[in-house]
Amino acid sequence: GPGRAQVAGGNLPNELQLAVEKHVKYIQSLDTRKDELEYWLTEHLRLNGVYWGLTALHLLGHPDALPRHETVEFVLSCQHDNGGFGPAPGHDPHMLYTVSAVQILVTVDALDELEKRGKTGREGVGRYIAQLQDRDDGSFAGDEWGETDTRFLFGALNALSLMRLLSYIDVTKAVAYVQACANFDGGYGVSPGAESHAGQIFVCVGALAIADRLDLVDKDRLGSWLSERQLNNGGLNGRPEKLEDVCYSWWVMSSLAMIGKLGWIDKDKLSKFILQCQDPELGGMADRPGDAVDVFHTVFGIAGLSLIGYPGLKPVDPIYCMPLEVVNRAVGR
Ligand SMILES: CN(C(=O)[C@H](Cc1cnc[nH]1)NC(=O)OCc1ccccc1)[C@@H](Cc1ccccc1)C(=O)N[C@@H](Cc1ccc(O)cc1)C(=O)NO
Ligand SMILES: [Zn+2]
Repeated sequence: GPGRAQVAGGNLPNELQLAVEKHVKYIQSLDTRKDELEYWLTEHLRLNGVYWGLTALHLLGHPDALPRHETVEFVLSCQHDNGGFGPAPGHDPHMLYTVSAVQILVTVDALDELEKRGKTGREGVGRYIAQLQDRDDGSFAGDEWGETDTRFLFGALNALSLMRLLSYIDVTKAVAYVQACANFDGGYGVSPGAESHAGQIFVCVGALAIADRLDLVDKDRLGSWLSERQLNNGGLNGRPEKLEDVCYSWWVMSSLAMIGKLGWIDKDKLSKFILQCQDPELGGMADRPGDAVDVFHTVFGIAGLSLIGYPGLKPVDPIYCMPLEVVNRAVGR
């Protein structure tokens, strides 16, 4: 009936609708909060924050809500001569921010502006990423200090495949490293022998998906471990005995989507949980109902709703956490 949202398989009272316009205004307001201490405390994440905000706006159907020129200028201001990107001007280059930079530039279709503006172009960025791979075990470091993590391996495959430069690295060795992180419960940990964690599962399954090696995943065993993340309140946690958290909606559901088991969780209960995490007055989403909102949980809540098929949201790619139409164009699907 009128004022009731139609979610996959059920009706919702309209206080549980996605407050699209509020979320758009919340994200647009983020870069104007330079008077708030939090703005400066999160400077070390700034380029990630632009990727999170931009992706959320695209999924909400407002791709032009951030000024394109200023967005591209900021990304370019974070690049070093070696092709890598830091989180903000003056910060050291690192894999994580280089991946966010590529995701942003591909989303706004500005990858070729690097070269045009005398910056290090697509191939140079690819070489920066490729030189972070350990050619012996296939793992990736985050920067020259050498800390390795499957987050960096996934990030490398993510950004290189978006630039069609996967040939710059040893994909076979990277797949072997992911396999070494597989556990008997079907999940993956941060390194060989580490316990399964939904975030690590997302990056390991995502890396296998990009390498077209999902045949290596024990889909039934992993599918049941992931479906057991859903709690009575409908939310998902990242490990057994942990609290529900809206960002785990994404890490768990995108992994289930990649192995074709999205039907193994209750979508209606999850969508109600995600909608309870939004601030209907100010916009934005928190990790769980009642907590302070942030742009990180806003994008992963919206991306989770998109995977569920919440009406009015643009389709999201479960591997890249980017608009599906952007990924299809970039990787040439
Ligand atoms: C650094 N970080 C995290 O550690 C968050 C913290 C958190 C949020 N809710 C509960 N904890 N944890 C997190 O992202 O865990 C998911 C994850 C862990 C390992 C691998 C992949 C995903 C968050 C930022 C944050 C800090 C503090 C509070 C909210 C957000 C973060 O940047 N996560 C990264 C995780 C990541 C990194 C690299 C990748 O290739 C993919 C994902 C991210 O989403 N980048 O786009
Ligand atoms: Zn969270």
